[in-house]
Amino acid sequence: MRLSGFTVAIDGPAASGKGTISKAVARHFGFAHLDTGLLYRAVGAKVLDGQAAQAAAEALVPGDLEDDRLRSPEVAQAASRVAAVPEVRAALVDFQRSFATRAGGAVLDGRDIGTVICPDAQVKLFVTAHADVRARRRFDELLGKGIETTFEEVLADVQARDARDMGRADAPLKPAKDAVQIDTSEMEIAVAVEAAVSLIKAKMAGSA
Ligand SMILES: Nc1ncnc2c1ncn2[C@@H]1O[C@H](COP(=O)(O)OP(=O)(O)O)[C@@H](O)[C@H]1O
Ligand SMILES: Nc1ccn([C@@H]2O[C@H](COP(=O)(O)OP(=O)(O)O)[C@@H](O)[C@H]2O)c(=O)n1
Repeated sequence: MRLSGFTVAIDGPAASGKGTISKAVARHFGFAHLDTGLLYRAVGAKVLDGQAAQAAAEALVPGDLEDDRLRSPEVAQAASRVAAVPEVRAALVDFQRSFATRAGGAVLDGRDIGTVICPDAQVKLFVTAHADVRARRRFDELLGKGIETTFEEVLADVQARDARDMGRADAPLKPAKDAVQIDTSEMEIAVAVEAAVSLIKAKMAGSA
């Protein structure tokens, strides 16, 4: 089985479940996992602190991804704004591509992994769910973290980011032509993870 350079690309809109599936897949196969949304969130947080977006992206260091604040709705909005800036995206490409090719296999989740960052990934998934289902899940998650918000605010955040992410000129959110789509609207986490694991096993067997 050829694991060196085996890359799994998982894309999808906000709170679709791509991070949950990615973490489970990484655990199952012993792959390294990169949540690429954190890169854009870290740049967004720096812009909220007054820095220029491109300079912040170019100076990003791994420690910047540790900040608890990155999961807040304000930072999510800032992330999707900086994510539309081509110079910001360009500054983050090399790090993501070198992560993707590390020995032992890698799973990356984001918006443009299968289309732009890793067009040759062995496995591509596009995870979706209805916007109101995604907003409900994210709302529950934020409540659990003690972040004060309303369902309506979370739904508006998710819809605004989806529109911005799909509408931008550079690396818009869309399924790669060869991506397998999973709609998790009415799917339990364990079932979604099993679908991803089965697909990856089939691809591994095919490329052994
Ligand atoms: N299939 C599912 N059913 C129910 N809840 C889910 C499912 N997938 C993910 N979740 C929950 O929804 C929230 C968002 O999932 P997450 O994986 O973080 O999404 P994303 O990475 O796409 O933003 C989390 O609280 C997660 O536990
Ligand atoms: N590969 C990626 C990952 C995230 N992003 C941007 O970063 C924002 C935050 O991404 P995220 O994956 O952390 O967001 P959630 O899906 O977890 O809500 C998104 O709304 C996108 O604008 C991107 O443009 N490209």
